[in-house]
Amino acid sequence: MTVVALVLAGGIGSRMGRPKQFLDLLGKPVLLHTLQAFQRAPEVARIYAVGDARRIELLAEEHAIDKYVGCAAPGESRSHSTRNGLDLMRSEREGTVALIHDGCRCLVTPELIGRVAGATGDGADGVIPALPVSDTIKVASGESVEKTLDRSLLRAVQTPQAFRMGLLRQIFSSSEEFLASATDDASLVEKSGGEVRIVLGERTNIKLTSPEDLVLAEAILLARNRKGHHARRAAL
Ligand SMILES: Nc1ccn([C@@H]2O[C@H](COP(=O)(O)OP(=O)(O)OP(=O)(O)O)[C@@H](O)[C@H]2O)c(=O)n1
Ligand SMILES: C[C@](O)(CO)[C@H](O)COP(=O)(O)O
Repeated sequence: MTVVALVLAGGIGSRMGRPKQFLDLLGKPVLLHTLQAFQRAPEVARIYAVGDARRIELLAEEHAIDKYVGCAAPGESRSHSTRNGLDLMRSEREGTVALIHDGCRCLVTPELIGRVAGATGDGADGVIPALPVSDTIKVASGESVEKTLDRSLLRAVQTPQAFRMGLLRQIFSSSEEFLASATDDASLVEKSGGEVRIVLGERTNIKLTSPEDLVLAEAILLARNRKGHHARRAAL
């Protein structure tokens, strides 16, 4: 089974107050952290991206991301960017598995990428990482609470999300309106009647959305670096 990655980095970062894909995170652009995780994941054969082609190509070249193939232009919404990415991936076979990932989930690990890729052979139409939610979630109408949802049924969904190229091509040829209705790729598969399976996500696989997330991401990376440092010393 061939597995390829599609990294979406074409957003404008309105909640962050600036585009976030090239912000510095502990000395490296956010997107480089992401690309390096896919470069290190042995399951991934090729990496495609969506975003600023010139800057992403340079990043890949300067940092030996040799799985990098090319970059498509951003679309109006996340789903439109996915569609543009799929157009670029036209030489991939129908049976190839595409891992679609938010470029701004830059703390994704090769282990999580492997877990998602590894679950794709089990017969479902899609595989997504997710976590049980730890807050109580309520449905609100303005400032009034309408109801409280049963938390045991809820999952917070992450990326990468895995699907076969053939299915993605079918679904992403749907109307503009249908594409615009989704905040992730799996929901389009669900709405089309497909079965989507869940594997365990990672608490540290956060999405950089607002400025506070940068502080959290930096703390996670520092903790990882410290752990790596101790492991290297122990191995001596
Ligand atoms: N038209 C878009 C919108 C989003 N994305 C990408 O999809 C991921 C998740 O989107 P989000 O966190 O919403 O990023 P932004 O769209 O940049 O942020 P905002 O919604 O706050 O404007 C990001 O890596 C973003 O770059 C994209 O490629 N094309
Ligand atoms: C795809 C996603 O990261 C899953 O949690 C999320 O839906 C992206 O949402 P956003 O509105 O583009 O931030």
